[in-house]
Amino acid sequence: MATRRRTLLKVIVLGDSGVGKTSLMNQYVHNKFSLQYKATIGADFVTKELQIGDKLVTLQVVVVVVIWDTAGQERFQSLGAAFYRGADCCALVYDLNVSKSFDSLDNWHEEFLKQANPSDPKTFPFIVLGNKVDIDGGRSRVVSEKKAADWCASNGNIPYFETSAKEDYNVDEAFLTIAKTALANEHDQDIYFQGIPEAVIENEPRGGGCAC
Ligand SMILES: Nc1nc2c(ncn2[C@@H]2O[C@H](COP(=O)(O)OP(=O)(O)OP(=O)(O)O)[C@@H](O)[C@H]2O)c(=O)[nH]1
Ligand SMILES: [Mg+2]
Repeated sequence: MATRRRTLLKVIVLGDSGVGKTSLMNQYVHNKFSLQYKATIGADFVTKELQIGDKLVTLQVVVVVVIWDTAGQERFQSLGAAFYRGADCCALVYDLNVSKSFDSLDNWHEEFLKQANPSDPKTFPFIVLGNKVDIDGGRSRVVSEKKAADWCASNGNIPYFETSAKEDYNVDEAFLTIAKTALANEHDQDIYFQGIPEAVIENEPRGGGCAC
């Protein structure tokens, strides 16, 4: 059986509960959207193959669950720092109709860096997605594009996209930027991808989810 050498890129998707992380992932990979809300338990992950220039890459998108503590504060479930390490890019998602989800970006940003502990936190690539831009044709948005862009600019010029998982708006564009950013940052995956060193993957992509 022929094997093809591919580059494996790991992307962690974070953000408050209900902002649309799983929906964005499903829209991108499966071209599917459901209005039914089913909270992620543990983590969702999928992989998608794409060609970037002369490189065939496998983008592994991992959506990490959050849990609510008694004070209604979101925090990481303790999946263990090893789970985040080796990430090549982190996508922070908020719902641009929910102010609190935008305010949480600081926490997610900080928590990711704490958990993933990248070799250079100042240059680690993030991307921000303001999701659900479709709702009420944008009339119910509470976070302006400028406010979001300012946050991104003051946190190291993070690329920013406004998306709709529902209407498949800007989803491909956002994930392509994620993949390109991850590819540019691809570094120590041999060390951190336990069991999948340098991504020698047979045949077609795998996908799936886990409740780990
Ligand atoms: N109108 C609209 N609804 C969306 C969009 N994206 C997600 N939703 C809805 O928002 C709800 C939550 O979406 P999820 O993708 O499950 O959110 P999540 O961030 O994965 O949530 P957790 O797993 O709890 O962290 C679901 O009812 C989705 O149908 C969008 O772009 N537009
Ligand atoms: Mg989810």
